[in-house]
Amino acid sequence: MEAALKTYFGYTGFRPYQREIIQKIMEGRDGLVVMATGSGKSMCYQIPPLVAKKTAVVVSPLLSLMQDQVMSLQQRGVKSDYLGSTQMNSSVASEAEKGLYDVLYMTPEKAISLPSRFWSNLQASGICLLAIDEAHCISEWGHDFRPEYKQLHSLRDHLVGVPFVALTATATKRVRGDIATSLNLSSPHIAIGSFDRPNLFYGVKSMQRSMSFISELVKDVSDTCTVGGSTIIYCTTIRDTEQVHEAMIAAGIKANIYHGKMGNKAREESHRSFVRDEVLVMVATIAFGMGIDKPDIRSVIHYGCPKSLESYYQESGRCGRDGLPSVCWLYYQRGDFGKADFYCSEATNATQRNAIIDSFMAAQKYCLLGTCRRKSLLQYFGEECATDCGNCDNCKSTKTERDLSKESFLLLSCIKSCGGRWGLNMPVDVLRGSRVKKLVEKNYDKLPMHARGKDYPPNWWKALGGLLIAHGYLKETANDGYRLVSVSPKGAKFLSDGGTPLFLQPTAEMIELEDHGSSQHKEGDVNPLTTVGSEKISEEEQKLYQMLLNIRTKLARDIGTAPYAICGDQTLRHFAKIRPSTGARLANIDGVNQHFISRYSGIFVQSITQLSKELNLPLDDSSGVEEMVSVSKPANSNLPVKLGGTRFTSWDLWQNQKYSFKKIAHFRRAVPIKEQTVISYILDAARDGCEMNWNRFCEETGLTPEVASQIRLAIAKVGSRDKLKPVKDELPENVTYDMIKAFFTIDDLGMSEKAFGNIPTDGARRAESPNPCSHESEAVENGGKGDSVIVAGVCDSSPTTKRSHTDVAPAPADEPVKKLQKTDNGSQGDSVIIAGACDSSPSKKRSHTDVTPAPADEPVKKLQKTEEQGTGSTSGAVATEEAILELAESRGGVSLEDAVKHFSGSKRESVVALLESLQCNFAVYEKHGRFLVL
Ligand SMILES: Nc1ncnc2c1ncn2[C@@H]1O[C@H](COP(=O)(O)OP(=O)(O)OP(=O)(O)O)[C@@H](O)[C@H]1O
Repeated sequence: MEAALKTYFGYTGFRPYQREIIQKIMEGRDGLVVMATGSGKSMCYQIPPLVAKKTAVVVSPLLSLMQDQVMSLQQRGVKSDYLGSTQMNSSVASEAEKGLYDVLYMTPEKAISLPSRFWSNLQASGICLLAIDEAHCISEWGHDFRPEYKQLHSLRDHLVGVPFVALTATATKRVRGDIATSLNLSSPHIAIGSFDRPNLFYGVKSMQRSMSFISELVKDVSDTCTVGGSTIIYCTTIRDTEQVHEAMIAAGIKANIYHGKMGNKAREESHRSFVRDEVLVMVATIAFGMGIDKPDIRSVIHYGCPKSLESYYQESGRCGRDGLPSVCWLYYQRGDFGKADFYCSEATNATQRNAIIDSFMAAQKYCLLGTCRRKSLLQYFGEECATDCGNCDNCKSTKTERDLSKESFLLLSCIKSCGGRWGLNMPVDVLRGSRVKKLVEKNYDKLPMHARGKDYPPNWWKALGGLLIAHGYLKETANDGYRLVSVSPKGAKFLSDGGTPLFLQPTAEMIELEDHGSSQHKEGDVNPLTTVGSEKISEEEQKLYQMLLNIRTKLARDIGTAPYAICGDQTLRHFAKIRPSTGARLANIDGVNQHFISRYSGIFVQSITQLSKELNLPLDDSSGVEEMVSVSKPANSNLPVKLGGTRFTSWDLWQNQKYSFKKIAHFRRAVPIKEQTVISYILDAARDGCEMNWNRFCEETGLTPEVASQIRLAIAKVGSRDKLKPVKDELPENVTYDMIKAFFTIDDLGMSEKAFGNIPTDGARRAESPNPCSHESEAVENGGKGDSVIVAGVCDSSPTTKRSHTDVAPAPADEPVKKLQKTDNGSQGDSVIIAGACDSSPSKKRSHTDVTPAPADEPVKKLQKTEEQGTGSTSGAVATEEAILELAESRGGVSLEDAVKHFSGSKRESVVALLESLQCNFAVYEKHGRFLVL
């Protein structure tokens, strides 16, 4: 599974839930998957066909969505197409029947109208699953009810024994029940992930629909465009859509329009050019909604209150699907709240009407909220969240007033000097030191306050202007449709008093802009380079990133695809930060897949080399790796997406450099981190499959066999180990949390007996352990004084893959049991235990292009005894690609140093070159300093 993930998608690790869901599908089990937009649901049905080499049929509600997905998959070398009314190629159906596609999309209408012959032929050719995407369309309580979805259960008769998997991002409990019943899901595996999208900023503002407000909107959007970010503006009516669109065009912004009254062709073209970055702004009604698969949308603006919180979540969720910081603003007018009747006209019965009114009221409540918006959104979907998010307008606004007299004085005097004949834009331009033509013509560049306000971005000054209006220091008047701002008598008095202290409560927007420094921030900053994490990329690197974006756009145009289908923004940011000088180095970067390497690596490596030279940036900046990993992680993310840079570094320092916890805590840090944090990082690494010297670890944490046995007893007493505290409370003071955490990890990885010996255990309890992946290990002889080294495989049911508490599905009785086998490496060397990574284990030799999985019912995996004497029994062994592959395979991965040591008959450079060549050919990939076989 991991091999397919890297080969086709370029990713080295699954996101939470993905692995478990895929595993269950492969076992033939029905499924219900409710996970946030952008969390990676598609991957759950795209991987099984690549592993099983059978077709996955995906029912999807929108042709445009299917076309996008097909385009992306084709760019990744996955055979994919769709069946629907706009499919012009008549051979797709017949090819599909023959099982020639990995992933075949179809509309629900098509699915229920295909003849039974089609399905029986496809079943004979091989079909591994039927996925029902956007499954909430099945329910009348969902926000996008589609009657055809209700008929999909009829496919059950044609596809006996084929797992049905329903996927959606938005389903309340009621909707989930409807989906399971309607599709006759049989004992489905239910996975419910968090609805949280930590990289999204949520904000709400009240507005008055007016040309002046639209002008402000235009300015904000144009700022976003200058930094290359895409924006969707959702309007509630076609009239609004047209008005906003016209304003954008009039301001010279390339914007598309999309609504239900446009013809199919015009809509398709509008969608196509937006997806391909030919235009960066889409002004649309919600007809342009569900399933927009563009990962790099930086801003979604709702111009008007949405009809429900479900649709708001879904539409705003189009934003930042690549995990980069992005913003969602909702502008509402109180008048919007009277629109319930308008939405109710869609209802055909009382149930639907009630559902619509309920949903609309929830959306209104969201608009008027004074508390954390994310918390309220999550609560609406049944998810409790203990703390405020810190990443919404309400969380960002502080309740403390501040002395803003200096800034207010500057703005008021500037407005006064400009004669009160302008809105806020002109005086703000003066403060910011602009030299636009109009400003210079008026000689405003000669004013003493010209360029005195550079410390704050334009929108900060505008927000202060709004504040001064609200407090009566400025007054706003309408003149010929223009808003003019002038100093009021109260403001004039303040000026004449010489700016006496003026304490005001800064707005959320001002605080947001201050938090992000003085760069070109704007309302709800949507510039991925200036939002969270931007500090980590230097100015020169930003330039390089921008150049790489342009190269990607050009490439995409040349080959007629969307830029994101070539590779994601995040991947380009990694390129700009690391600046790989060879194809092999580039291949290691997350998001680079085999297709990309074979087609584009040359162009990118060449461009990176040349541009880096021009920008005076060194190549192969390994220090960029750690930083990029943290940059790439969403702010406040609590999802263990994959082992991050700091975790990896901590583990590496501990395991390989033999640093103490204390030394690691201080390593290259002005302010040290806590030792407990270091320990947690190392334990995370162990869970992620990193090699661990448990003997040393237990010694350093003080986790003796006696303590382990005390912990066991405490767990038995508490009856569960879901929480640390109750277990801790049962233990003597000297047993620390670190010891308990270490114990849990060791136990979860099935290493207890190795680490603690045959301590008294209640075997019965262990058999009842909720961990479905039980590891049985045999004693390992630790010959001589060497350390025991255990390489723990990443188990499919690893505890890092958190199960939803609502997942009531039992683990199958025949879950594979992993055995550890004794290995003996002589008297001086280390004992080595290599536990197979459940699926990806190279326990049997496979060709690197063969991504066929181990069968679901794979028997107990045994580990072969490895014989090594001292530091290299194969002294004099000569490195070849095959020999390296064999070595890496037999060890479940090998570091460069180990390979060099092993092949002592070859020069280090030859081993390096061979490894690079293997990487380039995707025979191996590097993860955490180890080369793993694909
Ligand atoms: N394991 C992974 N590692 C890194 N990126 C991933 C992984 N899985 C998915 N992604 C990326 O995350 C993005 C969102 O994935 P995907 O389109 O599957 O989300 P989704 O849950 O189907 O969203 P939606 O409900 O909005 O359709 C894509 O760009 C995808 O390539």
